[in-house]
Amino acid sequence: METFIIATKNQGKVKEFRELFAKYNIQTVGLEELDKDIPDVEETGATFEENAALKAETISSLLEIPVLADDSGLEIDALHKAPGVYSARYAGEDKNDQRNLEKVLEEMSDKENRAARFVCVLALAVPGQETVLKRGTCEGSILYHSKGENGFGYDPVFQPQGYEVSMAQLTAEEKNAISHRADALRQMEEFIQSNRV
Ligand SMILES: O=c1[nH]c(=O)c2ncn([C@@H]3O[C@H](COP(=O)(O)OP(=O)(O)OP(=O)(O)O)[C@@H](O)[C@H]3O)c2[nH]1
Ligand SMILES: [Mg+2]
Repeated sequence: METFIIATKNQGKVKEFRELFAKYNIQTVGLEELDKDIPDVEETGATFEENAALKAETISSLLEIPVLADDSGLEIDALHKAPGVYSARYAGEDKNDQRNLEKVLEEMSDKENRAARFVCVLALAVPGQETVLKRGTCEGSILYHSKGENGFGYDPVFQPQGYEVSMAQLTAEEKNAISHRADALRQMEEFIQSNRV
């Protein structure tokens, strides 16, 4: 089976990419599964696009092969699109999903407008070629309490539009049918197919 490198150290993303790529018969490997010591890429960009490109291009140059990266996060309208690109570090540099989600619940406790969306920008960096960027979204709203155990990150406090349950109460299959990550990957499909390694 062919293998694609995903420039991520987030095990929640690694699991979802493994599931999403199965239908292409492509195996995906995250950075922590490689037999090499890969340094952390500093996410200094102001946009998802900049950070996704930074991660994909840095790791692609290092390994000299095509690499896909994902920069994603939660945009909440009542918080002027926060936490946005800071989603992983919202409650501090230690990247704690539980504390991040508690901070969102606290900031949102007095807000009437609950509208929010997950955003995922995928960057495909291929040596010698221009990086391809695709943005996927999943619209929804912020709950008042966490619900559910599946998924990762903010899934327990996010209710996708048209559902009465949180993203963390969906099965992996159900999340993968509607997620921001799946949306971005669908748009990236032709570029993935033409760079099979
Ligand atoms: O509930 C969620 N369901 C999702 O489907 C999802 N996708 C992203 N996120 C949040 O946004 C941050 C991304 O930050 P991010 O793109 O910098 O990733 P990261 O730092 O975790 O790993 P890496 O890929 O950079 O190595 C993550 O940590 C999560 O908090 C999600 N939350
Ligand atoms: Mg990150």
